[in-house]
Amino acid sequence: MTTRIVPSVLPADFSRLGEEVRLLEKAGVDRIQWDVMDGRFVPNLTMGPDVIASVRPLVTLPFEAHLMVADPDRLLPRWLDAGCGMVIVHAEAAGHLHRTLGDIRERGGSAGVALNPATPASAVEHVLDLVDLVLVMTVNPGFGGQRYLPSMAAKIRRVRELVDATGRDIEVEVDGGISPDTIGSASAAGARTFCAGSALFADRDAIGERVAELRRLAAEARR
Ligand SMILES: O=C(CO)[C@@H](O)[C@H](O)COP(=O)(O)O
Ligand SMILES: [Co+2]
Repeated sequence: MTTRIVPSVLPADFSRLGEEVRLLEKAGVDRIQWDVMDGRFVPNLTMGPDVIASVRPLVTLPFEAHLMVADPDRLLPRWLDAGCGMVIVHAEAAGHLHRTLGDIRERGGSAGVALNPATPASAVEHVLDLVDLVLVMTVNPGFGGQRYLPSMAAKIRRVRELVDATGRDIEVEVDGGISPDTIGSASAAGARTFCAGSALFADRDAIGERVAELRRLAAEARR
């Protein structure tokens, strides 16, 4: 199982988004996460599919859309058309999670399901056959730069058990407050994909070094 470092673009300079995604690609990240917020599911607003599509030709890195929206079925094809090979929907938002995940796959995408801190691991139990990734939120969604919730370790462990029992290589991703101080705990609990925003953008001149450091710390902490 590969360690993947996936930057969130939230702390990027949106007036120079093209340069920012190129910088991330040069830094050796594995994928880019687009944090899509609609002002309803979370109290914040970010980007739509046209913004993502505008930078898609500039890099070859895979994109994932982390949809923090109240109605993930609306616009679903648009995220795929914008070049997000992976679309992640929140279990709390999808009225018919099973159908939505199947829909993403039928349209040729990879499907992910995200869990808010208050949502139990069991919420993904009956949809695992339809997912390629489970994202455990380690902060309450809506903003970058929040503090990692160490109490999520038990849920990461449970998701890891559920995923391993399928025998499939479903990614277990964590998102929120990931830094050199916290990545070891998430890795020891069973996460292998790490979304990080503020920790990577803290020093724009050293993103590559920070990516390598996170990768090393995650590997060292593996069970
Ligand atoms: O989805 C979210 C927040 O809602 C995340 O992707 C964060 O934006 C990651 O940023 P840091 O917590 O690493 O600053
Ligand atoms: Co996110």
